[in-house]
Amino acid sequence: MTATASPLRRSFLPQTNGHAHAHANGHAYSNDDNNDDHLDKPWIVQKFGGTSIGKFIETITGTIVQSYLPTNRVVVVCSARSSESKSLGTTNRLLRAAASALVPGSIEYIETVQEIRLDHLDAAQQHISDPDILKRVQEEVNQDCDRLKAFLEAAQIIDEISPRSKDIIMAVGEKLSCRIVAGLLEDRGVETQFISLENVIEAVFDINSLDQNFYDYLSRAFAAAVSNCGHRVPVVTGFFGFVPGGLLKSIGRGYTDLAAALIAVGLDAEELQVWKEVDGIFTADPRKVKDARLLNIITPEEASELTYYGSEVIHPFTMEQVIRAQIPIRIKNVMNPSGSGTIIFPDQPSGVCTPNGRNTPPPSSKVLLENGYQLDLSRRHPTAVTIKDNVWVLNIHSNRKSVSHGFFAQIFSTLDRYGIAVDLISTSEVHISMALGGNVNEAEMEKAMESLKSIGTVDVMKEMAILSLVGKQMKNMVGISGRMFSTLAKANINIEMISQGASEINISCVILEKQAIQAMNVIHGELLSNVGHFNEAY
Ligand SMILES: Nc1ncnc2c1ncn2[C@@H]1O[C@H](COP(=O)(O)OP(=O)(O)O)[C@@H](O)[C@H]1O
Ligand SMILES: N[C@@H](CC(=O)OP(=O)(O)O)C(=O)O
Repeated sequence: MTATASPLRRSFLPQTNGHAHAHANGHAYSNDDNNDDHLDKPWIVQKFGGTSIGKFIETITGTIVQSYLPTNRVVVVCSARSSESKSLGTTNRLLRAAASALVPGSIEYIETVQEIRLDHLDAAQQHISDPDILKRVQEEVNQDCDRLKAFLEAAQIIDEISPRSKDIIMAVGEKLSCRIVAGLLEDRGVETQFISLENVIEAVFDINSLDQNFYDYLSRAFAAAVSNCGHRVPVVTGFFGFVPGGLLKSIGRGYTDLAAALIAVGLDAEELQVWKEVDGIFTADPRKVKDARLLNIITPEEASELTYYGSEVIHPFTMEQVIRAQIPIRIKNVMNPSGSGTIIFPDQPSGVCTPNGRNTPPPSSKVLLENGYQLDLSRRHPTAVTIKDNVWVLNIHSNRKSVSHGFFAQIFSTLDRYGIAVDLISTSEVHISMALGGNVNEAEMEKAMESLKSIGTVDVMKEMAILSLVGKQMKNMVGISGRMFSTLAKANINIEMISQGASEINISCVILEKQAIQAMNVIHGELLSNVGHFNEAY
């Protein structure tokens, strides 16, 4: 790509309102063959989630993608379409269809495929006006759905769906979504190229070695698939495969963020944009704290902690990949394209080169400030507060028949055997409390508890939440935990467990889930709503 002379990549500069409305007059930008300069422009990778594609496809194809074409080569990465919510979206429907195909005699999956087909045909009909483009998209949708139906019928006959087969089924969601998005862009005068990453992984990897080499291989393979599009805008499936063990098991839902990140790394893009239905990352979940403020810049470490502890704005594996390559991630809102969003940018060099060998130093805080991004490193304050619901606390008290090191070893090997992940931990020599986050598998948990009873007394508390205060500037900040816990005490919020120290930028505690929103609000009110006032006290 063309390197920029300035310490800031170009699109890192705040965008003006005019940017997103550059084509508000309805004239599409033409990326035609004569426009050779287009190939020298830096890449921007834009990822669109399923609900954004379901609800805001007009804005995405009519405004957002086109507004960047005068200055950038754009890659569009799509998740499967969700016309209402993710739970009712195409990926969930596909997973239901796969399950129903395994029920002997069931025809539910045939109805599900038909629903998916009609949903996409309706979207095409509604938004594409050119009859030839519409016809082509309709044919593509019908073909993909016919193949899916035949595949599920075959699976029902052989009564088996392997991880590989599940991937083939799930991949249809992203393919259909890309067909529609590419069709709409073509309809608006933008030439596109549909790219499926479904079969892009040719090398053989072992499920136990999905390490950085694997990700580096993926970013090279994705970039190779994308970079041959010439002047056309690649519209790429967020689904990629074949990942050993299956994408769902190895990466999990929300995999499109990671696909987009790896494409950005492979292309050495100027920026990765993750388009959502929220303005960016806030000081707290804006649906739960009305005074939450939009953060215009945040470090990757903070973004990772927030993502892991409940504010799942992007897939957890995404950050590490782009940050290693020093590529900024910008979170932007499809409902407010001219907003500047939140930029996730490292405040110190990673020391790691990109697969292409570059290691651009990040901008200094002075340069950031000059460009309107207030990552003021001289002030000490927390950055955001987050809650993770649906947490269980597991307490084990040793029966003293084993010494301490054996006690811990047995506990962790048991949890590992049943695939139970631990979020927070607090220990003494004979007692251990663990917060188990997210979606605890009850059946596996029962088995693990049975097994743990041989080493001590075990009890479990459900309906708990982890409350975390996150901030890079909190490091060595005397009194901050005291202030956090006294604020909770004043609000009569009982603290079940405390954890500080594992990560210097996160202080977490476990509280009752029913008090979580109240707790987040009091902490926000006291420690985050007025940062200036807070700093005076320190
Ligand atoms: N600190 C935070 N900043 C922004 N959003 C947050 C935060 N914590 C939780 N959220 C929630 O994360 C969601 C992410 O945006 P959205 O695009 O709506 O989600 P999804 O990707 O699940 O469709 C928002 O609905 C928002 O309420
Ligand atoms: N469609 C996939 C992949 C994805 O990334 O979705 P989204 O970007 O809409 O969260 C899923 O539902 O998990």
